[in-house]
Amino acid sequence: MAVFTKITPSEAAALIGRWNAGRFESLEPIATGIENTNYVINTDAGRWVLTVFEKLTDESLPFYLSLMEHLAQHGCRVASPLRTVNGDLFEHFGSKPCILCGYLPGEDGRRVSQKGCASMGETLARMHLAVSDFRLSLDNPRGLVWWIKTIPVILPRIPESLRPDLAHELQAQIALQGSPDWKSLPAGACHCDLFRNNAKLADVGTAQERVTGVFDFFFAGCVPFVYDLAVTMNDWCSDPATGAFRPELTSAFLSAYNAVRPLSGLERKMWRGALCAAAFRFWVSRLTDFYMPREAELLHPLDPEEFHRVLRDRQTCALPWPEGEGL
Ligand SMILES: Nc1ncnc2c1ncn2[C@@H]1O[C@H](COP(=O)(O)OP(=O)(O)OP(=O)(O)O)[C@@H](O)[C@H]1O
Ligand SMILES: N[C@@H](CCO)C(=O)O
Repeated sequence: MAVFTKITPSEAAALIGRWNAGRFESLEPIATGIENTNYVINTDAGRWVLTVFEKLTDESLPFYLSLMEHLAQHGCRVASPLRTVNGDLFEHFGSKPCILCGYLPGEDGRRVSQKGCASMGETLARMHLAVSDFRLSLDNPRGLVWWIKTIPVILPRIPESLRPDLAHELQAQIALQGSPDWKSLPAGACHCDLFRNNAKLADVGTAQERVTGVFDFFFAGCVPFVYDLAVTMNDWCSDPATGAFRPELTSAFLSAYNAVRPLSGLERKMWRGALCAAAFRFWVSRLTDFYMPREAELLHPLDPEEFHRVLRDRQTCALPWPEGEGL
């Protein structure tokens, strides 16, 4: 249960008046989620999601919220904050910032299929194309700089058997991400955490299965597009038991992505490095949350070993094109 901020119906009715979102009817807390408080709000104009930010501040929000709005304005299927009656991207409940987004219909993407992966691949490619004229910038909050700072802190706390793999991949990533090839990759503002539980899908299990929208942009940052693609595919297309890719899912995802935004030769050449970087990011963050938990994560520790398995697979797995092909 993750409703950190309690809002009564009369408080919600007053708050909703800050947007042109219709007359308040009811609110329902959303139990999932560990970072923020979310409520479904029903009004006579429709269904909305109110998010109250528990940690993010007024200063940090404009990048994420402007990115969501920009993507929506460019026709991407994303949750987007409704502007307030004053034209602002966010409001406050007490001292905490909050936003109101349209409610995305459908179910979360826990059940994966070729159709769902193809729809996510197409959606992601459109998002990558749409940010070519997005001007705000933010470094990846869970990238190389964060690994270099965090790994020495967690190293003494994790099982000894994991330390060599962690140290080895950190060195490999320092070399990779310092290389001219990595620095030349096409890059832009990306979601960076587009797991299945951050997307809604409609008509699941039918020929019409499709992504209705993606949300939770609060780990977004500016990264190579191929890294964001790797983050997304490592979750959507893997067998969680082994960490290996499921070939029917990867080929559906990649074909749909390539049909909208064909990967360049350099991106293909860097694909294994991007897959390892993406796996490493979640292995390190889950190790950190597991062995140095903050209060909220104590309730929902995510299994770090899942991404250790994904990383080991990606270091040697077959690629969809000859190794090193590119340029
Ligand atoms: N625009 C939306 N439309 C429909 N449902 C939404 C929307 N935004 C969020 N939700 C629902 O709220 C839940 C929690 O949202 P979200 O993942 O953003 O929370 P969070 O606290 O940031 O969680 P976490 O950090 O654990 O991913 C989602 O699982 C989803 O079911
Ligand atoms: N998607 C992340 C959690 C939220 O960033 C993970 O599965 O580790």
